[in-house]
Amino acid sequence: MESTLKDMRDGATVLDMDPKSTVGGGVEDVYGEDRATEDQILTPWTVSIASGYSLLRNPQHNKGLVFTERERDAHYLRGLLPPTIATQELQEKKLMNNIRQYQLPLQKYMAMMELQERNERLFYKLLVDNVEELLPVVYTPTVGEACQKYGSIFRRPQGLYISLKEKGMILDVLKNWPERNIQVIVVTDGERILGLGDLGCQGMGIPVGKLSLYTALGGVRPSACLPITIDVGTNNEQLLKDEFYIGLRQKRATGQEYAELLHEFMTAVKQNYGEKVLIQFEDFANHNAFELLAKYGTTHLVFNDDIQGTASVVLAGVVAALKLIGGSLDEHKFLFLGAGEAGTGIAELIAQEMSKQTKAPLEETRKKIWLVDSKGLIVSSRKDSLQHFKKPWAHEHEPVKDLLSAVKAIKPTVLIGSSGVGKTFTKEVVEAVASFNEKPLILALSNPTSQSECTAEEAYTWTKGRAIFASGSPFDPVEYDGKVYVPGQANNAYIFPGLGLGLVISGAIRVHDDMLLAASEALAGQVTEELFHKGLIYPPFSNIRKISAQIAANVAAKAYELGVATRLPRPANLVKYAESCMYSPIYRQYR
Ligand SMILES: NC(=O)C1=CN([C@@H]2O[C@H](COP(=O)(O)OP(=O)(O)OC[C@H]3O[C@@H](n4cnc5c(N)ncnc54)[C@H](OP(=O)(O)O)[C@@H]3O)[C@@H](O)[C@H]2O)C=CC1
Ligand SMILES: CC(=O)C(=O)O
Ligand SMILES: [Mg+2]
Repeated sequence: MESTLKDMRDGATVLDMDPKSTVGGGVEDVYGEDRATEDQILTPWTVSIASGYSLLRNPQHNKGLVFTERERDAHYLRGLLPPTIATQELQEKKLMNNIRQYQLPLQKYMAMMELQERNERLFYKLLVDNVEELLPVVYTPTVGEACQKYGSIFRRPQGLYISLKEKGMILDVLKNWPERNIQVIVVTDGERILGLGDLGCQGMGIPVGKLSLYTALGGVRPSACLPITIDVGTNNEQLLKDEFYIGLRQKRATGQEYAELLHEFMTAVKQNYGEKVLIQFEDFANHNAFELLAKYGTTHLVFNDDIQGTASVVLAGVVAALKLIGGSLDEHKFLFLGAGEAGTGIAELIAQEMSKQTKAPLEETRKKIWLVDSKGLIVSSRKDSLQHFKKPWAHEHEPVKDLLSAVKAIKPTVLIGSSGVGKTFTKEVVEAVASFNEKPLILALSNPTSQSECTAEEAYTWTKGRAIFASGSPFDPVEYDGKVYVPGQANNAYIFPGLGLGLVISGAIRVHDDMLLAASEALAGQVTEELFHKGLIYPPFSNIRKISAQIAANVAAKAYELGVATRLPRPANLVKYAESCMYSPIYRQYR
């Protein structure tokens, strides 16, 4: 009895009772309610079967007009619904018709969020069946605009908000979340939301969006997903002045105050959900991101999507592209614009893969990769003043101030944009790359679309149709000189849902770089001859659940190989097992 009480949600108000006492009211007074005297405070905790009106208002169980006659009788729904009985397919058709009528992407986003809050399975059915059409709505680019305007469009809260006000009680805050069996947390502190900068508390749109992809693309149950925003303030003056801003109105906490809050959070998560809960760090600024990953990588199941997921997806694209541009990985020369989380994360994984393939030391393979930051090319003379994550890339070279000069000096075969600054791949830059490559590989990774280093049309036009191009946010196919070019989408959304699924199904307790390579290899392996023929280096998102199962299987296999998997015995066929674990949005029958 005592231990049950100690486990209760409201630990501070638990009544201290003699465990052997038989006195007390109720059949099993686990919550101590019947023993409480009037001055004792307790949690009004109820567990009930949803029926009638509350069933219709419960997004997890609501089926709207699809409730059958029998279900309407059994669950007190008679009269609460009009007489017709619909199918989920008809509901889907109606909603897609409605969504397509909205002119503005933000209206579509709001319609999707409203659906998620009203009928969760229908939301996921739409997303799974129409992934290519709806990905840009619930994810980049529209989610970026949604975060910028989050305060104005805010209706119902989604996810969990942990601010400096909750310091000292984060464990209690986690217990306020209605679900107990959490498998994946995506957490942001809102400081680097896509390429849009510090959006403070309004960054919540990102964990919410990423986790809806965990379910739709990776098949992790929605109830096992928990979006979290940590609000330590914002340095965004515009938001601080915005009357509709939803976060703390103060400058960002830094240093010890920041570290303590994060540490309390990380400890509380492990205490509450155990060590097999995956914590995905998302859109933190790089001055915290690398440190958090290093600090918690050895004690928690953590993964930084911007550093590691992006690296895995770009490596897959590059490896696949070799079929089109020729040569082996180590025969190429890479130049990045942007040497932050994405840039250095990708660079490191490419160097690791090169080293693996050629047996050359990592220090050697890194020399094939060059990065430009806001101060110019990263070279050895700058080493002392560089942030630690840039130091491995400070090669011997004279200083070079700008990208165009760096392109001319380095002569890269692959140009990668990870700067968060739009329009930086100018005509001169792209033409210069095209002047010494028959088929230049150009990846403009920055999100959302407004921050893309160049557009698909620019890439194809300026290279006279020779570029192999992919971007972080989607672009429509481009017609150039009578031919249609289909750009790819190089986005970590290909990787994190499958990677997460693989970690969850194997019960992994740590993320290892080899798992990122395994995920990358699985993705690259999904590009068919037919796709190569169209100049594509990524498979279509319409196949993503199949792709995620392959990624999950490869990641899980690596987890078993490395001895960090706890789900034993290892399933014989990991692809089949991954598929069998995936959430389906089809309605369930009710008793
Ligand atoms: N497609 C995808 O899947 C992903 C895309 N991204 C996108 O990548 C972008 C960068 O993200 P992230 O790496 O996390 O950000 P960071 O802030 O960590 O890094 C940005 C880097 O770009 C450099 N930079 C900024 N402005 C310029 C400029 N005008 N010229 C040259 N360099 C510049 C910065 O230089 P300095 O260090 O000198 O300040 C820094 O090195 C974002 O737009 C994000 O949306 C991120 C993750 C995944
Ligand atoms: C895609 C992504 O994670 C980003 O742009 O930050
Ligand atoms: Mg991100």
